Amino acid sequence: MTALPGPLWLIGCGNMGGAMLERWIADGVDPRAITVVTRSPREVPAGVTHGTAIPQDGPPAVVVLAIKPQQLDQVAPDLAPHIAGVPLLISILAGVEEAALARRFDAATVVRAMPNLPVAIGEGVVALHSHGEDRAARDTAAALMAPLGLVEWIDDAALFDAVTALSGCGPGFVFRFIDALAAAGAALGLPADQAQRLAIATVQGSATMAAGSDVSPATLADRVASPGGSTRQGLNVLDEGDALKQLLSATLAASERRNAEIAAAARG
Ligand SMILES: NC(=O)C1=CN([C@@H]2O[C@H](COP(=O)(O)OP(=O)(O)OC[C@H]3O[C@@H](n4cnc5c(N)ncnc54)[C@H](O)[C@@H]3O)[C@@H](O)[C@H]2O)C=CC1
Ligand SMILES: O=C(O)[C@@H]1CCC=N1
Repeated sequence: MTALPGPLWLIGCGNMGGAMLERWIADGVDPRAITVVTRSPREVPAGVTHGTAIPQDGPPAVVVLAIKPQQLDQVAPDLAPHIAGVPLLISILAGVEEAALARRFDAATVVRAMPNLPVAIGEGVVALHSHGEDRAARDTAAALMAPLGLVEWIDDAALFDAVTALSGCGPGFVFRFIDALAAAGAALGLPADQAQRLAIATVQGSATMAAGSDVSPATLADRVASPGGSTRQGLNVLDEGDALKQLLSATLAASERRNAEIAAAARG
């Protein structure tokens, strides 16, 4: 169970902020320590304080910024005076750099965090980056993220947009893949709902197996494909001209580029 170092304000609680909050509460974080601020009212777990105005009793011990990058300059002028001196500011905003945050907020330590949607069930990924050298603040950030899934520090800030593309955006690509796998099964004549169940279970089982295996996913793929069998025929389609690798390289590159554009906009 995660123990908070004091009050935590969650600024923005949509798809991602809501997923993190859901998991924290499930993990036993004291809901009375959390205050959620959103643009319009929304339901929050029992015991969590919620409002649409910035609380007047700041600064809290931790602020988690979970608005969209495009909303930063609407929120910052109102929020900044109320959190001046906050020990730890964690931002999950894609693209927005630590320096851009430090320019808008007076926080002792700024940590960038890049979660992904499966954090809601404790099976997400959270990448962390900070130039801050306060060990206690860094440990607090990591401890707060621990119940959400795999937590990894990224030392090189220049790689944060790439991480965002891979694991932050990644669930979107995987969900799309599952949908396409199901649609392809349905196109072969399977009932659509059954094809979807089979596709989800296939991806779930394969991911669990890959996670527990001592060989690489590439080797596992070869173990499914017996020589002259039907998997090999299918893999030949994915492998022709590195079709799947090329497609995913282009996919991640497009996301990384967009993160860089968002970063440039937030630099001002
Ligand atoms: N959705 C995802 O899978 C991921 C999102 N992120 C990051 O999380 C952040 C939020 O994304 P989503 O949750 O998808 O967006 P969302 O649109 O679902 O949520 C945005 C939240 O910000 C609140 N908000 C907007 N203006 C506000 C204001 N003036 N004052 C207070 N609250 C305000 C909204 O009420 C809402 O609760 C983004 O910066 C995104 O880059 C990061 C990783 C994954
Ligand atoms: O696409 C977005 O805006 C966010 C950033 C990472 C995943 N979703």
